[in-house]
Amino acid sequence: MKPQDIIREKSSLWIFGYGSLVWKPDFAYRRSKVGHIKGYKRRFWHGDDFYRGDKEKPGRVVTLVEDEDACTWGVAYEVTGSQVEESLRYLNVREVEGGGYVTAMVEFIPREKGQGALSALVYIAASDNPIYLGPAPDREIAAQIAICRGSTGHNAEYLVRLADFMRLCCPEVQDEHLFAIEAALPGFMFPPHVSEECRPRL
Ligand SMILES: N[C@@H](CCC(=O)N[C@@H](CS)C(=O)NCC(=O)O)C(=O)O
Repeated sequence: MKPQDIIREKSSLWIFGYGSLVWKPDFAYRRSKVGHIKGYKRRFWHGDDFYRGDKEKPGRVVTLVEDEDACTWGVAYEVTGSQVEESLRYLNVREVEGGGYVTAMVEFIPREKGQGALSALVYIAASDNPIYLGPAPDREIAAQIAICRGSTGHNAEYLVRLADFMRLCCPEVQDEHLFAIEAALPGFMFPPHVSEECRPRL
């Protein structure tokens, strides 16, 4: 049975977001907590030929890759009552049908002291996914993001909003992969003669 089948009848569910879900959940929830999950690293290794790219130029979005020494920070959202069914229905369209992600259950550790671990549903794009792109040098990933746009906007916005979330909500966390790609982005988006202050805020 898939996790969402097991949990449909639950009155309360936690959903962990680590990509666009941290800044654009777009479903109703009761409360949210910043925290992390262990055993996974976040990587821009998944393709996106709809939201942040197209069939000719697929964008790059994040997924989780198993790594026992790693952890990934994000936001867990608690949905209760009718929100459970509504959020699962919405995320099934956005994440599974639209994005090629599949569901799994993980242990979420809230940052607040004294808060116990919580079981949470997460959406992960596995390497056998048809639009999985896999590893690439940070500069190559930045170059690809710089030229991609899809139905919900530029791929660069997806990257910068995730980096902004980490700076604002997890300032103590050093996500080298994320910040290295963000640092390389301007070199591919703005010609050298475009001064810093003239560059649009995505
Ligand atoms: N499952 C991850 C990634 C979610 C994600 O970025 N999904 C894409 C679908 S490929 C999305 O919803 N994009 C909407 C957008 O970029 O505006 C999360 O928990 O945040």
